[in-house]
Formats: sequence, structure tokens, C-alpha cells
Amino acid sequence: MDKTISVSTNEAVQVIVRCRPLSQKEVLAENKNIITTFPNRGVIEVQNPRARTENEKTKLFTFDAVYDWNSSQQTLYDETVRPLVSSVLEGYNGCVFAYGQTGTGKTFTMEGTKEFKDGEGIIPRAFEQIWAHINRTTGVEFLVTVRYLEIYMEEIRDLLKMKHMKALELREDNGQGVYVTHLHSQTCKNEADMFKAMRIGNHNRTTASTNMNEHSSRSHAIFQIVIEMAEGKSKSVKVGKLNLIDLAGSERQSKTGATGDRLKEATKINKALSSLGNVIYALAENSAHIPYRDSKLTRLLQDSLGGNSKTIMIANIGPATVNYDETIVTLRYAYRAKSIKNQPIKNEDIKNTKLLELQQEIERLKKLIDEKNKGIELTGQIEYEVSSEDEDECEKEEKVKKLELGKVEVSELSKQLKSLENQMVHGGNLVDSVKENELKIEHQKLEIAARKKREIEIQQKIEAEEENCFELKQVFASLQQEVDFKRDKLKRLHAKLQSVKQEIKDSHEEYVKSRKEIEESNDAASLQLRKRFLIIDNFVPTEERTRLLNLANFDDNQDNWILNKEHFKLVRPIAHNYRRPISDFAIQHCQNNSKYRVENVLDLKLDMPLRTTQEYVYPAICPQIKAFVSNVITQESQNNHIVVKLPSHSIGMKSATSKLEKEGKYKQAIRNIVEVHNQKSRQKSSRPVF
Ligand SMILES: Nc1ncnc2c1ncn2[C@@H]1O[C@H](COP(=O)(O)OP(=O)(O)OP(=O)(O)O)[C@@H](O)[C@H]1O
Repeated sequence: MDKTISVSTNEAVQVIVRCRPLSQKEVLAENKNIITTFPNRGVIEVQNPRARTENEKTKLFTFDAVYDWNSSQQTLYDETVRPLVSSVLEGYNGCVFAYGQTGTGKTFTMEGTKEFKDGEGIIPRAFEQIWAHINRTTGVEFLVTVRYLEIYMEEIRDLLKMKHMKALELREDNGQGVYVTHLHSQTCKNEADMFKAMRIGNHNRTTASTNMNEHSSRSHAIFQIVIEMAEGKSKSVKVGKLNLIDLAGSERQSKTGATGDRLKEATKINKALSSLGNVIYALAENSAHIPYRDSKLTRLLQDSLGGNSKTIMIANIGPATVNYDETIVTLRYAYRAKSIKNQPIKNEDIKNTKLLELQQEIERLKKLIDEKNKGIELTGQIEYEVSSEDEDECEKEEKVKKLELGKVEVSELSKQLKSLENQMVHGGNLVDSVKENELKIEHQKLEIAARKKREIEIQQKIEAEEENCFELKQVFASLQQEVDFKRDKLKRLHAKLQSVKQEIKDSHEEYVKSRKEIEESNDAASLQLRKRFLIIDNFVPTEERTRLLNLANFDDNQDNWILNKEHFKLVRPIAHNYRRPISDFAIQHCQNNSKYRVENVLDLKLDMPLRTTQEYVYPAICPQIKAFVSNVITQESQNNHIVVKLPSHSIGMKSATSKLEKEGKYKQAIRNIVEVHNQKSRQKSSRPVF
């Protein structure tokens, strides 16, 4: 998209926290609620169930807004998301993403539930707001499209066109930023079309049952709505883009009990979420390098975090004792995300939009239809005027044919025109009184949301100021009073210092833990790499290695090495000058029968073995033993043992035996005897030997 105007001011990512109720399972396991929320101040307090000292007991976090288990879907939407969607309808990019441990209510928040009334989540409510706006906006033409994708096991899949099931690729260009190639874009004419797209996508999304959640999302899902708006005949187009993201939840193998596929998925999920954490951390720290390229998720969120979008992060947490560690980790990430600054840009006067293309094509078709209609009229008139008896019958027929052809062409063009016009929506199709009422309600809702936001901000400011001003306001009647006050203050400051120290300690522990995890995964990766090198070094010849290296190019977009496939094209083998392999039999016997000429038979000759077991030559036996054995009397006992009777009179044998005895090889001699015995009996038998 070519942008000609850009208005940008810094705007922080808005971070809100939502805590779900205790689940039945948690209640049965006698888990306690460790969360207390203070919605008016945007504060959340977490009790540490393992606290040993006073300092470790509670942790306080402050956010733009907090919602507890009693908060309704409607309140959350009206207070936080409605203003953002309103900005999108003015031409901004917007993003809402839900982040948190598995089973804490991300899907519940984004999609909602049908289990109870008003259970719809953010996505369906956004549809409602968008279409209500379109229906009451007169004089504007809209083109609304949606896309739905998931990142499953680090592969991008189109949820609206699952037939292809091919992993899609990410690309980046200066105009569009990061985008997904060949992603299906569904045009929507009304709210129902959007719901249909959402349902299809949700149906295709990868979910599975785990210990922590019966319907756990195993992928990160992004629902994108693009609204192109053209006001009147000015041809100036605004574009608003809204990304609604339901991330997969972070999970610990020990808690989910994941094995096999679930474990593989969890590893990929955690890896992508940890890269998201790193991006948030780097942005919060104002680092020179932001590791967006570490995962597909962070690349797709590039605009939303530190980019040109207005963004809301919803941190979902669980209230149970058992969730403590994950809750703290989520809240820490969310707290960091608060300091990320974006530069939202209003996408106005965009040049190469689909809507403009459509409008131009519609204009062209209209002109063409007009011209054709004029042509038809003219031909009709001439025919009427010139039509005389002396006109040739053939010429008349020719003219009628031309007229008919013209009419068919016009009807074809009109069909095309209608289908193009059908893709666009003309805003403002409501009755004026309804329009006005709705507009009023919408303004009121936005006003209430803005007020609530301001209230929380003011409350947070007052608290900070109170801390500073309290001392100034104090007038001390006596020295003792001043001492007492200062002691109190010292106590408070000491407690604050301790809590900061504790926070540093916790953060350090968290850092050590995550470093250990990274080291472990690094070790596993280098082990794998060394194994591959070992295989390459031993099985791939040096020349082939150099050849392959020359054929491989690093693709920045895919962040991977790609082999030039042109060099690996399989060449069809040619046999007997035929393109298909042909057997000798076919050549000799079916020369005149084309049916068999190209039959797919390979002429394979048998590789005969060089020798058979019949030709086996037994190892030579020492001549003394041979002589000894020939004098040995052997016979088989009933239980298949061979009884060996040594002839004591044979001098040669005596010396042989004594020699063997001397060398301690008596056992070997016996084995040889048995072998010769077997040899004899085998020769006697007529059975083939193998
Ligand atoms: N605010 C809430 N009020 C009532 N029930 C809730 C709330 N939040 C979540 N739940 C319930 O908790 C369960 C888990 O929620 P959900 O599936 O949305 O979690 P999730 O974070 O998306 O999990 P995963 O990451 O595994 O996909 C569901 O049964 C849902 O109905």
C-alpha cells in the first residue's frame, strides 16, 4: 500500500488484566483464591502461598485496567476494545491479543462462549460494532475483507482454505510490512458473512484436550479484518486493519502431563511465547536490536508491538494457589509491555487499494456498457431507416446477428458489473431516526469508556502524588511527633526497599531458570547439529558437500537455507530410445502390438551368488588330530551326546594327546573331534546342506 499521509504520535500499548473464576477442578482440589483486584485503581494484588517473610506475602501490580471473575464480556468490550475498533474505523491499525497460561480464559475472552447469555467475546462484538458503523454511515463505500490464519508448530496455515493445508510463507516489503503469501481473503457483505468465516476458521483450528483445559488451543490464531473506506467521489481511500489474536497458552509439562504430539506442540508454543517475551523485554528496555525474527508469531506481531498499530494486550490469569508461579510470570510480562510505545498511523489517501481497483473497474465497465448500448441503438435505428425492399436478405440477417451479439455482450458486461458492485457495501442503509439513535448510544459508550480510563489514570496519579505530598502537609506539634512520623516513614520505605529487593531476587531467579532452559535447548540443538555433521562427514563426499553448499541460498523471508530445486529435477530414464522403460520381452515379442510397446516393465537380470553353501570349505584340521580322530571311536548316546573313546595304544595319539593336554587345549581337541564327527555324518546323509 502506498501511503501519502502519515500522522504519528507515540502511544503506549494498553495492558489490561483479566482473572477468571476458580474452576471446579481447582475448588475440588481445595485451591484458594490468591487474587484481589482494585478495578478503580487498576491494581491487582497477588498473595504468595509459599511466603516465608512479610515481604514475600503480597505483590502489587498496576495496569491500565483490571477485571475480575465478576466482570462481564460486555463491560470489558465497551471499556477497552470499543474505542480501539472505533479508531480502526477511522483508518488506524488496531490489534488485540490475549496472552497467558493455558486454561486462563484467552479463547473465552476473544471468542466467547455460548454456555451463557451475553457470552460473546471480543471478536463477535467487534463484528457487531463494525457493521453497526457501516450501516449508519451514509455516503461512504466500504470493502470489507477477512483473513484467518493459525501458526501451528511454527507453520502458518490458512484457516479459511484448509483444503490446501500447505504451510504459507511470510514476506516483508516496505509498503505492506510483514505479510503472508497466498492467504485467502474473504469479502464480507454483512455481519453474517463474518460470523460464517469465523465459524469455518474455528472449526479448522487445532485444539486438543489437556490436563489443564478440555479444549486447549494448540495454535496461535489471528483473525484479521481489513476495512477499506471511500468517501463520496473524492476517491480518497482510508484503510483500517484490525488483528484479533488468540494466542496458545504457555504450559508446564509437569502440570499438563503432555506427552507425544501434545508435548511437541507445547515445546513450539512455549518457544514462540518466549520469543514474544524477549521482544517485549527488548522493546521495554529500548534495546537497539528487537528479536522479531526469532519466531513467526513475533514477525507477524511486528506492527502491533513497537510498530504503527494501536494495541491492547489482555493478560489472562488464573486465581488459584496452584497458578501462582505462572500468574506472576504473566503479570511481569504484562507489566513490561506497558512501557512499549507504538506510533499509530492513520492510513489515509491510500493509492493502491482493492477498493480503488474495484471502483476503477466498475467505471470502465459502465463506460463500455454505455458505448455498446449506444452502438446497439444506432444499428437499430439505421436498420429501421434504411430497411427497404431492395435491401438484400443476407445483409438484413447480418445486421440482426450483430445486434444480437451486441446485446449478449452487454448482458455479459452487466453481469460482471453487478458482481463487482456486489463486493462493495454502500454505507448508511438504516432509517434516519434509528441511525441517529444508534450514533448517540455509540458516542455515549465511547464517552463512558474514556471517562473510566481517565478515572483510573487520575486515581493512579493521585496515589503517587499523595505519597510525595503527605510529608509536606504535616505540621508537627512536638519533636516527638516528628520523630514518630519519620520512624513510620522509614518503616514504609524499608518495606518498599525490601519488596524491591524481593522483586530483584525473584527476577534473578526467573532469569536463571529461563537461562537454564535456554542452555538446555541449546545443548539439545548442538547435539543434533553434531550428529548431523557426523553423518555428513562420514557419508557425504567432500565434492558433493561443496556442490550442495554452492546450490544453497539463505532466504531472509523464510529465515532458512533453501536448495535451488532446478538442480535436483529428476530426469526420466530412457530405455531402448523410448521415453518409458521397455522390457526386452516387449521389444522381441510385441513389436507389432502397440499395446505392449511401452509397457512399464524393467529388464532386470538376476545377480547370481558367487558361491553356494555347498561349496563351503571347512577349516583345515591339524594332521595329528586328524590321525587321532580317525582312531577315535565315537558313538551317539541316547540324549544326543557324543561319547568319545580315546585309543590308549596309539603312540602317535598319545604324544598328540599329551601335547594337547600339556598346552591345555584339550577342550579344543574335543570340539574338533565333534566337528569331524558331524562332517562324517553329514557326508553320509543325502540331504542338501545349507
Ligand atoms: N471469565 C470467565 N468466566 C467464566 N468462565 C471462564 C472465564 N474465563 C475462562 N473461563 C472458562 O475456563 C475454561 C478455559 O478457558 P479457555 O479455553 O478460554 O482458556 P485458554 O486460555 O484459551 O486456554 P488454552 O491456552 O489452553 O487454549 C473454559 O471452560 C472457560 O469457559
